[in-house]
Amino acid sequence: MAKAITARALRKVYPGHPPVEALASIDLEIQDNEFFTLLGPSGCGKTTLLRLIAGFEHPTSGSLEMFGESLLDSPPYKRPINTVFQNYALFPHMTVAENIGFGLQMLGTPKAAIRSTVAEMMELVQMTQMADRQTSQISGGQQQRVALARALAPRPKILLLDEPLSALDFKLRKKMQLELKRLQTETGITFIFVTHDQEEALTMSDRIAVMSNGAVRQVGRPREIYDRPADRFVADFIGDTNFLPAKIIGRDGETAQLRLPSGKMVQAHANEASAGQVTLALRPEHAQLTSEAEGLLAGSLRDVVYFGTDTHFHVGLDDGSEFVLRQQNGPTVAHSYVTGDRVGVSFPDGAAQVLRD
Ligand SMILES: Nc1ncnc2c1ncn2[C@@H]1O[C@H](COP(=O)(O)OP(=O)(O)OP(=O)(O)O)[C@@H](O)[C@H]1O
Repeated sequence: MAKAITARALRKVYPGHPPVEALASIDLEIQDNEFFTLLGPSGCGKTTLLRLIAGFEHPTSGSLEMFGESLLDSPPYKRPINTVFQNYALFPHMTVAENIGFGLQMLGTPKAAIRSTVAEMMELVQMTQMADRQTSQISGGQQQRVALARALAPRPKILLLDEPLSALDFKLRKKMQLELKRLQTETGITFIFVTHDQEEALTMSDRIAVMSNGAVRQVGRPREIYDRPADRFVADFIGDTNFLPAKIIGRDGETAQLRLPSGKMVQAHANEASAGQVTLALRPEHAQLTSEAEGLLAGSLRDVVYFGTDTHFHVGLDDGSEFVLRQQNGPTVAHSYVTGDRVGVSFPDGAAQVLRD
């Protein structure tokens, strides 16, 4: 089965003094019917990649295929691809229904077909009640839904979404995240979604490509990206991470035996043939606070910070570094350590990940 999108050695340099290499050399495959997210900090090349797929920009070199056929000679309007922009770009003096039908009208679709598709799309985004309202008279979340319906109406094979939720407030954003995922599942259209918000990426995506400096650092399912970050950049960019020095002294497939600076031994996941001195990544919620004697690491408790849903413990390890643990709060959860206590930090075999660099 051909992939929805296949990019090989895709490179984009914007001319100028000096020129900007926005995409270094990207290899990427996006499956049909996938909710695929491009995640990375500002300026890493996410929008550039979307613009190449949409056809608004031409690559400097490399290949770009959709369902096994090159996209490079096809102008944007001939690609069965639609884009939802951050600012929605709705026509304020047109009604909800007119906005949704606009693309179809431009394509010369017969009136009856437009009417039935518009009705179907309004149903899909739950805007049927507001069909005759002007889009200048509806809320931000409703505008977002209309923009989505308008982009979905011509039934593109791929929908590109460039930070479509960033103008919405926190609550509405959460709601729209779920709605977008539902829309993708219901329509079966491949969604390529751009965001710099890691939580948004983790909650909605089938797979995520983490980008930095024009390169793809890791592609994987949200859980893989979170639990098994490939390198320090990914571990640092997504969630909070503790980094620990360790030495690999044995290996059984993807499981490495490591010695910690304390002399204690632990097993961790290692993707590649890393050897010798390495860095381990460990999530704060994957570690437990213990007595000094029971811990794999030892130190003093520096801070206890209450966050409502959980409590963060900052431990000053004996090697001078800081380790953060996170423990979920509950009506029966209590801890007996106070700032200044000697404590241990422990974590189960398999909880930590050996990083690539
Ligand atoms: N038209 C252009 N001309 C020159 N440089 C550009 C142009 N568009 C983007 N760039 C540069 O290319 C790099 C990648 O930009 P891009 O917009 O793809 O990043 P992004 O990850 O989408 O960032 P953001 O999250 O801020 O939108 C940046 O360094 C940017 O300044």
